[in-house]
Order: sequence, then structure tokens, then C-alpha cells
Amino acid sequence: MSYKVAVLAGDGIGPEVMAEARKVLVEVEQRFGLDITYSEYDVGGAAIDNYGCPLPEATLRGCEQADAILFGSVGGPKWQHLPPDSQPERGALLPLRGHFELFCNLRPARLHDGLESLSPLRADISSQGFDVVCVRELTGGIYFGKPKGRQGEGETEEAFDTMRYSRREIRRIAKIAFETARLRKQKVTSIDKANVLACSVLWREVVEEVAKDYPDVTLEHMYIDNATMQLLRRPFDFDVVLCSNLFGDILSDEIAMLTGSMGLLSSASINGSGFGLYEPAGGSAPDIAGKGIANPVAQILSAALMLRYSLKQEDAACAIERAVGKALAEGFLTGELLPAAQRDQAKTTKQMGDFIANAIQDGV
Ligand SMILES: NC(=O)C1=CN([C@@H]2O[C@H](COP(=O)(O)OP(=O)(O)OC[C@H]3O[C@@H](n4cnc5c(N)ncnc54)[C@H](O)[C@@H]3O)[C@@H](O)[C@H]2O)C=CC1
Ligand SMILES: CC(C)CC(=O)C(=O)O
Ligand SMILES: [Mg+2]
Repeated sequence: MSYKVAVLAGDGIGPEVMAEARKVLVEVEQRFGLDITYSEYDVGGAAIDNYGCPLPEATLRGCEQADAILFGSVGGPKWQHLPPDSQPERGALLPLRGHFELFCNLRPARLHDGLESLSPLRADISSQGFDVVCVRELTGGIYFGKPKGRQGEGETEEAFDTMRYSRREIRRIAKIAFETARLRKQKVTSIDKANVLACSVLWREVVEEVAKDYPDVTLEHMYIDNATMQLLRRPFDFDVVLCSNLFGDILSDEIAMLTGSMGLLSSASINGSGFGLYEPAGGSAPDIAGKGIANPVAQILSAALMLRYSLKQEDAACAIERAVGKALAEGFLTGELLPAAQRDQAKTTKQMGDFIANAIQDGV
């Protein structure tokens, strides 16, 4: 089978971890007889530097012609002085999500074998496991609502964002959460702030309606503030966590850390046609960029999600996941997963990619 993938490595650690994902994909292609053509495009800060805008026309056209987008991360202090809409995040990533209507963001997280003691979970909790999927609405809510901006001056100046959700937007993401739960532990925890926000009241109403079609799935509602706490207190009780755009952004970072590191959480952003953008849940990590120490696992697992959801190559996706599992179970770890006293044993970004690629070559 042949496919076209647009590669947008972006900024900070983006190009470093993307190189490892590409290395792993080469092995996967050979082993499973796939023919993937990659086209690289500038995006984010790199595109601002080279073309003067974060999402050049050529990048967008290249993505339109591809079967999927493999994305690194964008942003960093270098571009923070620019007007908000010209910055990498608001000028490239959000427009890409909007342009392709990538409303469904899946962030699967589980505590890997070998990492139990590294998770900030207490030992008794980690022994019960942690395996959740965050199903996040990605093209609505306060990140996209209009009007947004600033007005006035001096002490009377004010800024405003608009949180807006339609029944249709809530219904389509809720359906995905229930379908996902059906294939797992049949539980959906829907996150909102219905004691305060009008959007959350509608959210709860529509989720209740959708739930009627899934009598086999248990639905619970939880306020976002309580959810941040319950995830720490009893993480093993969660299965599918259904969130709006803002709440999912926040909770998914917490979920990543419950598995040990931001560098482990992959992400699939998919539209109604199965087209998707696949990226690590974390950002460009300017604090470690250029040092060769970033964990490439989130990017590599995002490539696996691309194989699963857009290219429909389940066996290849599973092989990547097994190879990652092998690395972690054998204690082959990047520095952020190790206690400070053991950091001298940390593997580099490249060593991690090599190990995972070799495991696939060896038929893991
Ligand atoms: N999808 C994207 O492109 C995203 C972009 N950003 C942007 O990235 C920049 C930095 O944002 P931050 O808030 O610092 O979040 P961040 O996720 O980049 O970093 C937060 C912390 O996690 C660590 N981390 C993240 N990924 C890691 C990895 N693969 N391996 C090891 N450690 C890792 C970083 O070193 C840092 O200490 C900002 O410009 C932000 O807007 C943030 C989130 C998502
Ligand atoms: C630009 C941000 C909304 C990206 C982010 O933090 C995310 O999608 O998790
Ligand atoms: Mg985020």
C-alpha cells in the first residue's frame, strides 16, 4: 500500500523527536511492505523565520494533498513578542486543526510496565494500573470562540475570549467517547463546570442524550476542579475522559505525568473522514531543546496512531507500540524518567529511537 504523509517537524524538540519517529517508520515500512512518501514542510517558528508566517500556503497545500500529517510541536520564546495571531500556536497549529476540522482529539495514556515506580502515583495506586483515553473536543470552545480580543486603554483596557459550543459539536465528540468506551471498560467520565458555565450545562445535557444510545456504558459527570484531584486520588477508576477543548488541554498534561512524563503522551487529531494530524501532546520544550535528551516516545507513538487511524495499518501500529513497551520495560529510559542520581545512565533521544527501530527490525 502507498501513502503520502506531510511531515511538519516545527520548533524546539520537534525536529529532534521527529527524526526518531521517521527512523522507526522506515523499519515499519520494510517489515510490513508499506510505501510511504514523506514531504517535509515548515511550520510554526521555523516557517516564520523562513517565510515570515507560521503557516505558509505551501505547507497547507502539502497537508491537503497528504493522507495524514505527522506534526512535531511549535512555539517558543523566540516568537512570543509577535502579535498573538502571528505566533506559532495561534497562527499555525490552531488554524490547521480548524482547517481540517480535526474535532476529535484522542490522547491514550497508560502506565507502562517498568515505569510503575517512576509515576508520581503512590505505589499502592500504581499497582492497580492506569489506562485512560482522553477524548478532547478540539475545534470548538474557548480556543476558537469569537469574539476574542482586547479593547479600551489604560486601566480600563480589557481582554475577552468567548466559550461557545453547539449541540452538534458536543454530540459528535460525545459519540466518539461512548464508542471508545465500548471497546474498553465501558465507562465515560464527562468533565465540565456545569455549576458555573452555560457551555457546560449544554455539554452535560447533550452528553446525557447521547448516553441513552449506549446503555452498556456507565456515564459519570465530574467538575473539572474535582477531576484534577480525583485523577491523582483514584486514577485507576477512570477509563474514557471526555473533555471540552480547554479542560482536555489541561487534564491531558496531568494524565501524561501520571504515566511518568510529558514525553510519553501521544495524540491523534482526527476529522469525520479519518484524516488526521498526529503529534505529541506536549510542546516544543525549549528548556531541553538542542540537547539531544528529549523523550521521542510521544512522537513515535503518535506515528503509531497515524498508522492505526489514518493509514489503517493496525499491525504496523501494534509493532511500534510493542517496541516502545519493550524499551520501557527493559529500563531503556531518557533522563526525565530517571531519578537525578541515575541520570548518568539516561539514554539520548537518538539512542531511544535506535532501540525502538532495532526492536521492530528484530520482529518484536
Ligand atoms: N502541540 C504543540 O505544538 C504545543 C506547543 N506548545 C508550545 O511549546 C512551548 C513550550 O511550552 P511549555 O508550556 O513549556 O510545555 P512543554 O510541553 O513544551 O514543556 C513542559 C515540560 O515538559 C517537558 N517535556 C515536554 N516534552 C518532553 C519530551 N518529549 N521529553 C522530555 N521532557 C519533555 C519540558 O522539558 C518541560 O519541562 C510554548 O511555546 C507552547 O505554546 C505547548 C503545547 C503544545
Ligand atoms: C496551542 C495549544 C492549544 C496546544 C496544546 O497545548 C495542546 O493541544 O495540548
Ligand atoms: Mg496542551
